[in-house]
Amino acid sequence: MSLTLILLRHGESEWNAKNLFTGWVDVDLNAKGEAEAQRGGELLVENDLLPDVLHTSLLKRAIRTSQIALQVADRHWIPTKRHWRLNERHYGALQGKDKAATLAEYGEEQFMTWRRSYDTPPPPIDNDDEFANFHDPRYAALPPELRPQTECLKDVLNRALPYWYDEIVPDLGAGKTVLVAAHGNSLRAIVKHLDQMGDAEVVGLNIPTGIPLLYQLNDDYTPVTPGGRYLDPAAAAAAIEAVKNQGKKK
Ligand SMILES: O=C(O)[C@@H](CO)OP(=O)(O)O
Repeated sequence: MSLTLILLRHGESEWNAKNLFTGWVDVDLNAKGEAEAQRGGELLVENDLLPDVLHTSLLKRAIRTSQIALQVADRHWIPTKRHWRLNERHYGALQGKDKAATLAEYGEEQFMTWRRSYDTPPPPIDNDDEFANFHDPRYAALPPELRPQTECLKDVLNRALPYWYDEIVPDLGAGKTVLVAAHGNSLRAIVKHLDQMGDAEVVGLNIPTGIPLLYQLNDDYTPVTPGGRYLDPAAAAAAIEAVKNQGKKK
């Protein structure tokens, strides 16, 4: 019998719509994002996928997306664990910056290196910057050296993996249907791990907002079907293109 994992990127946020680098900035969903979360919940119901346990980041766009989707599925009551290790990749000094303006200022190569390279982080953010997170009370219990000032995808994978093994794998192993509501880049890290993608291959991986991605896993936690399956493949394909081209729109 296979194990069931559902990955859900939050619906569109106010800053996704404005084309701003977001990272750890706690931006809310916009109306479109709420509708995407609603549709995500409907897709769960249509596919008879009723989560038994929820794991989310500490950011409200993921938390609210999961709440809306689970409400639709009448599973708002399931046990929930939240952790900073599922947060979006910290975007360093790019947080709050316009993607199109950044592309114009630094050029395509640098822009894409910062957005998608596996191991090159953006410049670090100053801890007193208006978009820094160092003094945020939700991270107060974290040792200062664990509070990032920037992260590349490799950093995200390294901080997400302990959570994957310590918290998510035991729930999967217990036969629970597990919903992970998180972010474009923290989910890219988890998918890279699941599908054993190479460092160069993951550069081309984009995750759309609000469309559940289903992985059936073998007993050894490898995917039955590499890449999993989006519950709305046509919408996912279109949305993946849109994510890829962010920055190019004016
Ligand atoms: O701004 C961000 O935090 C992320 C996700 O929205 O953007 P990108 O897709 O450019 O990595």
